[in-house]
Amino acid sequence: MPAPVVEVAHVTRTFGPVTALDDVSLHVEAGEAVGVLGPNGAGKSTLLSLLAGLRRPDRGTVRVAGGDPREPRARARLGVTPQATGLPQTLTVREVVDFVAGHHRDPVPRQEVLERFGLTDLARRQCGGLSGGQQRRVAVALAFVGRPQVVLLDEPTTGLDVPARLALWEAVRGFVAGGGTLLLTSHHLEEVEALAHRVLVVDHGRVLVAGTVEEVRGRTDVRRVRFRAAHVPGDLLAGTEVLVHDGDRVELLVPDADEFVRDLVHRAVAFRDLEVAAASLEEAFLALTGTPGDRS
Ligand SMILES: Nc1ncnc2c1ncn2[C@@H]1O[C@H](COP(=O)(O)OP(=O)(O)OP(=O)(O)O)[C@@H](O)[C@H]1O
Repeated sequence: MPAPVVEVAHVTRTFGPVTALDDVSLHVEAGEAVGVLGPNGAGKSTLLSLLAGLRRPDRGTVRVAGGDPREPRARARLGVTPQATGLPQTLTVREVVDFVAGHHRDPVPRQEVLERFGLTDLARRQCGGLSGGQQRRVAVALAFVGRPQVVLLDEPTTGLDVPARLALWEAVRGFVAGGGTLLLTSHHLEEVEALAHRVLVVDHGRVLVAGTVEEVRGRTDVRRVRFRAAHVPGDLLAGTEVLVHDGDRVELLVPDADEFVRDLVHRAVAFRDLEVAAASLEEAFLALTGTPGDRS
């Protein structure tokens, strides 16, 4: 079996009293795309910064493309787009692409990069004059200039409109289809579904769920049920996540809304104003973790 291109083994990283990563392990093979999902502060960016060689783990080991990502040989095989990107404001898009290309032995030709990421029309514009979404597209494109073996994208499509997001997904898919290895973080399961084969759900620095996209989709497939009822038998609430139970107002996350509503009817609960809706991913995290998704 080929050696994994990304190897994270029992990694722990703390920042003072905060344990950002707690005994995390992950192997990614060539041509594989893995999405890291989790609420704010879960540890996603910390994981990517260790893989990018920007930080060192307190415990455990990190290897990328056969080496320590803090060493230049492994770093040369890496393309990275961090969450916050500061492009040189006075350089044009083509100048920035050329600047990055100048650091690599065999870069992708400028025109090809610009076309692949839909940046041809922006080539002569100064980065400082681009919209936030346009700057984001440039920043993501730069990760691919050096023909990397591994690309790390931290929330790549934050702030992009739908067409820009779809175009970027297409370009990233092309990289993976060509044998590239991708690790991306996201808050959106649909983005991970669009790009990744496997998913890691992290929270409080720990891996809660790891599996294929379908497996994780199954575990996060909860429904939000809202109704009014003067009394609900306590055992009906077991196995649900109670969001609101205030007077006659009840709001729950349930794994199977059909079954839950059938139970309400069977037990002759006098409910009214029933609403069933798909839960957001943050709510699905809540059902998985028992803690609010967004703690930022
Ligand atoms: N340089 C730092 N100094 C102190 N604490 C840090 C530092 N970097 C990260 N942390 C803390 O580590 C935890 C994990 O942060 P991290 O940025 O990895 O989360 P995240 O999952 O990427 O969140 P988000 O979705 O908001 O980007 C958080 O509690 C954060 O406050």
